[in-house]
Amino acid sequence: MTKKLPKIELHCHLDGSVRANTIIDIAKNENITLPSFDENEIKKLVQVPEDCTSLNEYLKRFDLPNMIMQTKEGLERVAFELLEDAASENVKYIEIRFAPQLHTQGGLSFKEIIQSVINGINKAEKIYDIRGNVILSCLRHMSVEDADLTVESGKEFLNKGVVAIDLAGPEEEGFAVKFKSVIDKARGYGYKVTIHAGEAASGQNVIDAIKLLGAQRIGHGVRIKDMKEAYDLVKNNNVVLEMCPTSNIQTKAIEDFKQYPLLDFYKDDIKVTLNTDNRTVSNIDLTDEINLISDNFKFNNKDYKKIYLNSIDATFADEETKAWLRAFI
Ligand SMILES: O=c1[nH]cnc2c1ncn2[C@@H]1O[C@H](CO)[C@@H](O)[C@H]1O
Ligand SMILES: [Zn+2]
Repeated sequence: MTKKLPKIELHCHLDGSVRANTIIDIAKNENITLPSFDENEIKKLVQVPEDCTSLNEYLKRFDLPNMIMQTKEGLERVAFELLEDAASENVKYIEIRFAPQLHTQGGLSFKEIIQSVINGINKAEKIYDIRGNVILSCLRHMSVEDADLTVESGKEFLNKGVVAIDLAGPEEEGFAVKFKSVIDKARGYGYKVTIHAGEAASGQNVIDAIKLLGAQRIGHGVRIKDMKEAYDLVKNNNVVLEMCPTSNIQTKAIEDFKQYPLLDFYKDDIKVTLNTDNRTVSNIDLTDEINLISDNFKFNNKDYKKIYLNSIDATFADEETKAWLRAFI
């Protein structure tokens, strides 16, 4: 049932959503040495363990997929396959995010990296009934210069595949100020802004992401439940939350799933959306996430429809695509 529902995904990392057998296949083609060439072993290495205690531990799972995302062919293939996987569960629109700076080991430029991912998306759009766009992630634990190069390199692709800028990686308290000038510049160029915040650190980071960086959407944001000022700012400014339940359980952003605040936020008219974060690392798809919420909370078809409509309004897509998405529900 759930699999057939039309879906929208606004928060999905490309490097966290690579098929295990594709990691093996590309490694074989490109003579890359892996710790194992057995699919189950690779899955164990890429998927987060059940006893994961933090976001930082979760983030260690990305090294392996990134080893095979260093050529044009590899990048195009993983982007194509992500749309193929999403289309198979009736995702109609997906915003894919990745950090270009993680893909330069084979000598590719940031522009070549971005173009390759867009090529993969375009190829899938021709075959499947799905559309996609790219969000460029800058890494918070790396330099401002890297972030600047990401913004500058993506500029020529704006509204031709690239729609927004993001900050991802480990979350320190007060990270926003370091990136203010580069995100301001990106906004000036026409990038939309979504920022990971309030996941492994406090609601103050959500306030900073909105006030200092101009974020229209927040990745996760669950910690606003513990900080009234952050909560009110999100609510009163219609800032969209890209919520990712399984990922939040795994990284311990939330201690007890019974307390997962998605439904509370939703009932209080906060603009929530439902996403996977990382399909392979978290070992889930969007169907699983919808089931997780509807199995554990009072959440019916009408609520799902509302979230789908929230997601349309929150996409960084053009008006024509938004109208196309409205016809599915
Ligand atoms: O939930 C998350 N919070 C913060 N950073 C993340 C999360 N998931 C993935 N990444 C980081 O984003 C990079 C680019 O896709 C990944 O390599 C990972 O380091
Ligand atoms: Zn994320």
